[in-house]
Amino acid sequence: MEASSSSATTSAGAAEGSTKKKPMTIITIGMAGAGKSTFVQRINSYLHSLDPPSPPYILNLDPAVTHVPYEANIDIRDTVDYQEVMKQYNLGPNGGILTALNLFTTKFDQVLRLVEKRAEEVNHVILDTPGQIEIFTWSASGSIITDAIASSLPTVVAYVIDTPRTTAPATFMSNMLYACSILYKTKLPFILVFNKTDVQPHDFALEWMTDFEEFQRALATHDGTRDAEGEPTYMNSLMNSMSLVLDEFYKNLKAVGVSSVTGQGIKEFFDAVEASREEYEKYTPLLHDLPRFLMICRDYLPELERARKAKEESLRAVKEESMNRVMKDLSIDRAKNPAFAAQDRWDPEAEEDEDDDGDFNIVDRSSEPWPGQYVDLTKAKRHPDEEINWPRPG
Ligand SMILES: Nc1nc2c(ncn2[C@@H]2O[C@H](COP(=O)(O)OP(=O)(O)OP(=O)(O)O)[C@@H](O)[C@H]2O)c(=O)[nH]1
Repeated sequence: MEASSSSATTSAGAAEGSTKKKPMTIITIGMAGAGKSTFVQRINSYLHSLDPPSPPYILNLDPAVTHVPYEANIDIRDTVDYQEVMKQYNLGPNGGILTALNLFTTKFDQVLRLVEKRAEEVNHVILDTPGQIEIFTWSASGSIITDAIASSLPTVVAYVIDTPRTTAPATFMSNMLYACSILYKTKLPFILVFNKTDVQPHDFALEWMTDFEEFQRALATHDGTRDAEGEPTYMNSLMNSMSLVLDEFYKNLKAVGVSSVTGQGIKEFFDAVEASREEYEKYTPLLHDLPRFLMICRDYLPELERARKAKEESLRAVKEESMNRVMKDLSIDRAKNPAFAAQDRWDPEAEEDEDDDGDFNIVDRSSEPWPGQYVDLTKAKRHPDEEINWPRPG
């Protein structure tokens, strides 16, 4: 495991010299209630507080959230009404969120264009993902969004963990296995963000990640890990073996402890983000720094060109496959509700006209006076027409 070090690049991504770095994209993922939205707001306010301020470009991808404590530049709720999707497709809440995300993803090329247009002005692009983690991590839409953004900009996954709820060895292990599966699925630089350290410091987690025997000791002394005869239970043995496997995984990770409420550890988080940029650039020079690379190695031009084409081709194939899965999901939803599907037909001519007019369905709120503005959490109010208290129950 790489502990986040303060010796890492301290800049939060400000432009250096005349050539501006590409903005770093931070995809925040985490279990419901881990504190993703609060964390996004905290890093937003940190970036605003820099001298000079460096406001990020924020995308909210949670269609079901009632209030977010920041002003998103692009908000999925401006494009898709998830409650209407539930009604029209006769779906439950999770199906509604997934279908809303699928619909939004069919327009993600527009989102990407808007993000790329702003790449010269911003140093960070931040994605806040749906509360139900699997809707993003295991859906075709989540893969399309992640692959599309990561093939355009340097990207890091910030996996937000509810530290006070992770102190039991079995819960800790489950959380790490989940993080591990996301790391291997996305293949992107990855930061474990132990959140809520104002309530529970994360030292125990760092200790368990660096000292395998310490984790085994905690496991042995925890309730429920011995049977009536005092022998280790099956679960205990399984977790012992798993922790050996995870040891390798920890070596590829950066871990930081933060409090999204007090702001503690946020600077260390951005140090880890900058280190992730280096990691990303090191592993993807062909795709992301092709012109410079070509100047250095002109002799290898045909070979590099072939590699670039192969990379583009494999990316295109992945996107196509993912898009087919999205369309399949949508056609199942339509089959469930033929009456609505009959009204909801694609009109190629209308689509062409739309493109000709450059009439985007995705709304960029940046034309509004204070995009990405800092909203003081303590002032977050209940919306007048809302029946749920903010923040909504996890
Ligand atoms: N004490 C403390 N509470 C926190 C911290 N971060 C978030 N919370 C609280 O944790 C709860 C959940 O936070 P959210 O930001 O809504 O979490 P989320 O992961 O976006 O939730 P979903 O949208 O349901 O997935 C809220 O009550 C927050 O105030 C923190 O660092 N410290």
